[in-house]
Order: sequence, then structure tokens, then C-alpha cells
Amino acid sequence: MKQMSHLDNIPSTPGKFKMDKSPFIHHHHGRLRWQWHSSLAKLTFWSFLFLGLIFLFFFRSPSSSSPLPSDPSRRSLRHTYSWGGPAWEKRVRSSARVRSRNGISVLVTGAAGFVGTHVSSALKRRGDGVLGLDNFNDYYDPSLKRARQALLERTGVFVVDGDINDSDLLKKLFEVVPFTHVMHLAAQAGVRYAMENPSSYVHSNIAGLVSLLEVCKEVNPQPAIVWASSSSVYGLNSKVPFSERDRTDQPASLYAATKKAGEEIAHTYNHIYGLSLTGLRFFTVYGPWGRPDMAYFFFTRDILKGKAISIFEAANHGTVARDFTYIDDIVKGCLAALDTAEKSTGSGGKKKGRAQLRVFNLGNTSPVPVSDLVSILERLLKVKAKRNIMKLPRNGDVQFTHANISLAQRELGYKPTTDLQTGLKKFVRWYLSYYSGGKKAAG
Ligand SMILES: O=C(O)[C@H]1O[C@H](OP(=O)(O)OP(=O)(O)OC[C@H]2O[C@@H](n3ccc(=O)[nH]c3=O)[C@H](O)[C@@H]2O)[C@H](O)[C@@H](O)[C@H]1O
Repeated sequence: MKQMSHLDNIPSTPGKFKMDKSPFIHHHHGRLRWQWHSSLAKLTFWSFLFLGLIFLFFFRSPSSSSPLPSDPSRRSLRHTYSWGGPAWEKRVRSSARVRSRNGISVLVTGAAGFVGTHVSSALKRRGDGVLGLDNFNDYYDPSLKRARQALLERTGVFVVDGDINDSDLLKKLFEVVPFTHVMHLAAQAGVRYAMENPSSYVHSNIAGLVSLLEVCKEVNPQPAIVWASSSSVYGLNSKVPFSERDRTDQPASLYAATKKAGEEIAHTYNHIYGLSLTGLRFFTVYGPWGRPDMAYFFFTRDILKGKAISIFEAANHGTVARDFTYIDDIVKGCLAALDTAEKSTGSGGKKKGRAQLRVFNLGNTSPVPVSDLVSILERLLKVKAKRNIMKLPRNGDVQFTHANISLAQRELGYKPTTDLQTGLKKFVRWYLSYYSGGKKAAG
């Protein structure tokens, strides 16, 4: 059993307890001997007693469940992960077992996240082997992540409690299962939150990505990797629709900058180690089981509560719009990216030949003004919104996004079919059912 813990809400891996290393104990006893004991026999006696107590402490601590502190106010300060052991390995193996002919085995990071949950269950349903990994951090309500986890458990997907920065854990997972693919969706999301907690973006989107790629390049066989980039990499570009060939060197938020950095890091690992890498630039994904930090989600909550919502507007009453993309369309794009991913070419940290490196826009190709989004929600919820029109704050938001998807269409057969009205209807149905106490029944 190994444990890792971290402080505050940055998903981290600083403290590890290892039973086999005990420099502190030796040092401590050296001091004891010097201060209090002259006889060797006494020292040996006390040493054994001390070591005995330490061993007793470790062996008695629970090995299967992560002991979350019972006081909820402490929950955000401390999160203990626990993994390892034969029973745990058996669950990992069974979850990742491929059940269809030509199926793939996929490690999905961020599996208890919005997109992660949908992709994991879609893969499982078609007979692929799927293992989830998630650190269940409290960037937004972890109980929603736990509910998604419960949903996945019911479809046979095990979500391991752990962090992508824990390379011992990643190595262990690859030891237990030789994954053919990694769907890397673990990230610190959210454009505006980057000003509040910049280091969490560096930690998850940069350090976490590198930690994952370091393990992927080393294992044999190397997996093919598909991962989530973002429409925000287009930054301040004004030429629309955004095409993959357009410049992406003027990000408007640290979030966008870390996703852009991820694309460059992907290039490096592809170039040096022959890893097959596909980045997907998601355009404002929405739908059932979505993220509560996103506007469509908290607008719904606030409209129902009768609370005023802020609707951003650009200079000179300019429209702010997004190319909102429905989750089912995104899932199809993710699966197609996995299915068309070529094998990595390296092994044991050495490149053997050129490997595939791709980037695709996954959008809806029809931007909708945020004020129209609100009107649709008003109709669906049958409640009038209290609209507070505000100037677009300078905290990372761009005025509009619009995807050119012809590359994904050609290479992945990607073709979004859900308009905002239809997709929001499904979201609202889920929202009402989930938050009306029928949390377990919500599908
Ligand atoms: O495509 C992406 O890669 C990103 O998509 C998403 O970012 P955004 O497109 O900014 O979504 P979201 O916050 O829902 O704001 C939607 C609209 O509401 C406007 N907005 C927002 C808040 C508010 O109070 N008022 C308002 O008008 C706001 O100006 C915007 O026009 C993901 O969150 C992000 O993680 C990333 O994946």
C-alpha cells in the first residue's frame, strides 16, 4: 500500500509515507543514545519497541479506502489517496479488460470530470477496457464528481483515486495493465479562475502533463495519447472561424497559455520519444453532468433561485458569443480520435521512427450570443432571468469563439448534430432531476 497526501486545494503529491525508509528513526535513536542511554542493551530494547510501534501503526491503518477527514471543513485542506494491494490490482485489471474484438484498453485521466465520465462510459459500453483516474479535487463540488464515479462504477469502470503527478502510481498502473491508449482529460479547467489560483494551472496542465508523458514514453509498449486542449488557445485572434493553421501565440488567460504550452510539450515528446499524440481543442462543452463553474450551469441555478446573473458584453454593446458544443458530439470526436490514433513508435524511452502528431478543433460551428443562451434557458425553465449586463471583464475571456471543423470532419468523420436549444433541453432535464433529490436516478 502506498499513500499520498496533499495540502490545500492544489492537486499535489508532496508527502509520501514509505515504510522501508526510516532515516529519521535512526537519527532520532542516535540522539536518544547520546542523551539518555549508555548501555547498548537498553538502546536495543528501546529501538525494538519504537520500531514495533511504528510497524503497528502502519499495518493497522486501513489499506483499501482513503480516510477522508470526517470534518468537512478540513476536507479542502487535506486529501489522502490510497492505492495498491492485490484487491486493488484485481479491480484495476478487471475494469481495463477488453471485452470486444479489436477493442482497446484506455487509461482515462480526469475520469470523474464532465467529459471524462461521458467518454469513459461510452468506451465501456462499446466493449473497450477502461480504467479511470481522478484526484477528486474541490475546484467544484466534489460530491458531483463522486456521483459521476458512482455512475461509472455501475457501468463497470473503476476510477482510481490518485493524481497524475504521482508517477509511482502511473508506473504501477502501466505495470498492471499495458494500456494501448491514454485519454488525458485531467486538467485545471476554467478561464477566469486562473487569476485566482494560477499555480493550480501550472501544476495540473503543465507539470501533470509532463509527469504523464514521462511515464508514457518509458513504458513498453508506449500508448497512443489523446488529450484535451482548448479553443482558448486562439486567444485574441479575430479571423473566424478558427482554423488549426491559425496562430495561437496570443493567449488571453493563463489557462489558455497552459493549454498552448501543452501543445508544445506534446510536440517535444512526439519528436524525441516517438509518442503518438492528438490534441483536441474543445469549444465550450456543455450538457448533463456538466461543470458547475460554467456559465450555462450556474445561470440555470441562479435563474431558478431568482438571483441576478451577469451577462458580459463587449465594447460598444458588442456581442459576446460562444461556439457551444454538446457533450455527445464531443464524445464522438474523442472516440474517433482514439480509433484513428496510430501507434507510438518508440520503446523504453527511445524513438524508433516518426510518430503521429495531430491537433483538431472540436466545435459546433455555430456561435450563439450569451444573451441568446439565457433566453433559451428562460424558456426551458419557465422563469424570467434577472439580467445584469456587464462589460466583459479583462480576466481572460475572449469575445467570441467559432470553430472551423473541416479537418476533424475529414480525418475523424466528426460531425456535430446537436444545436444549443436541443442540448440545453437535455441539460435542464438532467439538472432538475439531479438537484430535486433524485440524484441517484439522474441519468
Ligand atoms: O472552450 C474552451 O476551451 C473553454 O470553454 C469554457 O470556457 P468559456 O467559453 O469561457 O465558458 P463559460 O465560462 O461557461 O462562459 C461562457 C460564456 O459566458 C460568458 N459569461 C460567463 C460568466 C458570466 O458570469 N457571464 C457571462 O456572460 C463568458 O464570457 C462566455 O462568453 C470552459 O469553461 C473552459 O474550461 C474551456 O474549456
